[in-house]
Amino acid sequence: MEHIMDGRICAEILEQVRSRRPLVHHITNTVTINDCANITLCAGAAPVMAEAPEESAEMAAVAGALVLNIGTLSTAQVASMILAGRRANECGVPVVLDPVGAGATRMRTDAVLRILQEVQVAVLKGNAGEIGVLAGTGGTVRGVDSCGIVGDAVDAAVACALATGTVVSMTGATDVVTDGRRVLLVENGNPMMDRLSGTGCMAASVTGAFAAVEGDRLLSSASALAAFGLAGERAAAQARGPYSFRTALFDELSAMKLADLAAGARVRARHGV
Ligand SMILES: Nc1ncnc2c1ncn2[C@@H]1O[C@H](COP(=O)(O)OP(=O)(O)O)[C@@H](O)[C@H]1O
Ligand SMILES: Cc1ncsc1CCOP(=O)(O)O
Ligand SMILES: [Mg+2]
Repeated sequence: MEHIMDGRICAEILEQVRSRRPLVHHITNTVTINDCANITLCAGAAPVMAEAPEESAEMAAVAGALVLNIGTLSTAQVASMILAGRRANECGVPVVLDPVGAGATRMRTDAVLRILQEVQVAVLKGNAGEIGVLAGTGGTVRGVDSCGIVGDAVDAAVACALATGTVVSMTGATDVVTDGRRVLLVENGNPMMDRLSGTGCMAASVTGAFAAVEGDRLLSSASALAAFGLAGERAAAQARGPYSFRTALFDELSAMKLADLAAGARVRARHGV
């Protein structure tokens, strides 16, 4: 059985982000780091990028959320992520993990499994291939791109949530967000989002901003993807190509009216998992 989730929930969470302006601490990759900072600002939150092991735990302790992204990982960076993640756990700060390229190399897969073992991750946000690999149900990842999963997307996301004890936010044309029991399907977005490097990373940043202000991480994650996806839809309507799309994506999220999000969010809830 399915029903539509009221878009006003998404709008209320965005309103909270804008009024509380949470600090979103990132330890992230060097490719999209600037986009992550700016999309966090456009969502209404405050970004900080701090990965030195000498400061990462201290910064995590005062953040509203911690976003870990292994896109350009190193052994030292993963160690710093674990330091920050553990302190975040002690302080009740939600941790979002973006397992960029998990499955593409053993180092990436091992790093994600180690972080999941040492840190209580609130939201695991990955593309379909990454989540299929981490679920153990099967997925293929080439570089940082999903090449698909084995079997049903909802089944893979649910299996991953149950195996990891996280809320899984699996992106794609339809995003699947699940805590292993409840399942939300987010229909917002546009294929242009796949033509620009960094939209997955930015989705994690927005997910972090929303997790900072809403304790139900299923609702916060789906709402983040709805807002980001709606900005993508509106940006695509005015873009001439990937780079004008990029500019418009930031502008549309920044200018998004709460009433437009309430009306434009397309989130379906599935029961009976
Ligand atoms: N074909 C598509 N149609 C609509 N939205 C999409 C599409 N592909 C990706 N998106 C959106 O783009 C963002 C990044 O998703 P994705 O491309 O799966 O991540 P990644 O960059 O990590 O591979 C998400 O918000 C997702 O909803
Ligand atoms: C291209 C690339 N290589 C390492 S990280 C990165 C960015 C990936 O960004 P996204 O997964 O959000 O498209
Ligand atoms: Mg991408």
